Amino acid sequence: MAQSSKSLKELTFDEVAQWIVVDSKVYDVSKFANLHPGGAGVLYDNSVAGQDATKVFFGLHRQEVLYRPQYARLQIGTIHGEKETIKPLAAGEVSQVPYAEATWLSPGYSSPYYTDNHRQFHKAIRTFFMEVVQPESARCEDSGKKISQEVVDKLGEINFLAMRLGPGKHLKGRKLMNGVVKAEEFDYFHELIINTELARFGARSFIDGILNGGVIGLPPILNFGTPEQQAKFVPDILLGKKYISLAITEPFAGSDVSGIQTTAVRDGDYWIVTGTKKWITNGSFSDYFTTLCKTDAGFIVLVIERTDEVSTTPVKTSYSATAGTALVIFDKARVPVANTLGAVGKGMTVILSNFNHERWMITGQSLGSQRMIVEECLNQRMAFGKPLTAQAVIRSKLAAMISRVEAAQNWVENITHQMNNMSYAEQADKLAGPIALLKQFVSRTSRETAEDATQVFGGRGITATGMGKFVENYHRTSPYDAILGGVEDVLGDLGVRQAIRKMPPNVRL
Ligand code: HEM
Repeated sequence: MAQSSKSLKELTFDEVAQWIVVDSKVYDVSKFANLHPGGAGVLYDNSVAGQDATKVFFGLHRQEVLYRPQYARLQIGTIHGEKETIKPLAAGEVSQVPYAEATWLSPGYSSPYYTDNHRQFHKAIRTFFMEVVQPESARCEDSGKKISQEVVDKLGEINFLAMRLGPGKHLKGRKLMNGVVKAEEFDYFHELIINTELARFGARSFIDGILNGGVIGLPPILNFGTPEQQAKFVPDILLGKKYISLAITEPFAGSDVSGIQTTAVRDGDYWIVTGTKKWITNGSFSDYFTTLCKTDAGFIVLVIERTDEVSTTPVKTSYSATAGTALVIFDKARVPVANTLGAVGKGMTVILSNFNHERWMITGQSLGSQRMIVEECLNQRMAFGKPLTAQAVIRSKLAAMISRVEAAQNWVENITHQMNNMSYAEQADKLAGPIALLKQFVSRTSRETAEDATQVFGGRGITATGMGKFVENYHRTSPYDAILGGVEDVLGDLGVRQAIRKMPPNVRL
């Protein structure tokens, strides 16, 4: 029979091979192929085009790729009789990957520390973070922008910053996490949950950008401020209407706090402050600076408001500018004497009493990051035709990573339990040494795990997008945990010196 005159479309093999299947979902990649970051050719390969490409897809992409709107709309159907099997975690859900969660969150395990309320709180905060904060964290970590006021306002509604300051009077009358936990029941385990959950963003700079300045800059006002000072500064800062940071370190003095050179000279009802502070987290956008200065009569801490005599410039560090790390210059700043925290000459006490909480907070975040990285590494790609975990050398790295994170978890929880059972003064006396040693341990193991994870991920571990993006972020930024709040070696030494000081005189071998 003669062919009909109707002109038939002439197709190339490339055009025919334009559908692929990933986890039972059929995608038409014809219009996308030339835009595909991995190139068009791979999509037309015989093993991919018109085939089930699930295995190869998940070996090369994170699951989230399929949920991005621009790619989700490439889906044109599903395979008859088959169902999607690989699903992202629903908001608030816990991971089923072994060791991806602490034992207290893993089905069938128990813990002496956590109550039902901690579990409810965990679910609520994880849901809130995933729904409200996670998209912002990805945006800010890339762009270096300050976290938006819209999200900060939402954080204010759940009393995020107030909770990050730990249990205490400042929580009274506040509705915490939409009422999931009562102010008087909030304890350090609730706070630990917030800190470890923050780490799941996999965006280290954002974790500091999300009001960390307040976590370390506000306690001196809460613990040493007069009622007038508290009424003036605290409410707006807790709601995120004003920002504060802690200004101690200088180009001249880091962990050696007593070496600072910023001076405050009395002039009637004012202090005239001159000096430079460096590496001030959130400094770029802070309205207030809780600042350690030197006077003739010893150290003092002042709350310095941003005025024309106070300037900030960003410090370009190895993480993104979303943390707002700044150089802060006080050029004869006039600070009302009414802004002095505690007694003149007792500034070091104000600052030192703050360090335990800050260091403990860092251990929680560092611990959460380690765990997230263990999950990334256990859930790994194919290499040499087998899952990477078929290689003994990879399993040995995983064994080390798991042991480190579990050891860190147990030590952090033990210290948190002690904090729950000690007054602030007892914590300062009994826990300064142990917390210093804990921080040294957690940040050191963190960096060992970052190194191992980078080896497991290979080239992807040094690529800021795609499969290895969390490992890359972690490898680049885990040293922050070893530096901020006191460098690792100094803390190790502090822990041992504290132990030696407490050695009873009447014991001998
Ligand atoms: C619906 C289907 C697909 C979509 C939406 C998609 C999307 C993407 C995206 C967004 C990237 C950039 C890296 C990332 O963000 O992860 C990428 C990279 C890549 N894709 Fe695809 N892809 C698809 C299917 C495939 C398939 C079936 C293959 C099979 C070989 C493939 C091979 C690659 C390769 C080799 C890269 C580069 C990976 C790298 O740089 O490490 N893609 N793809």
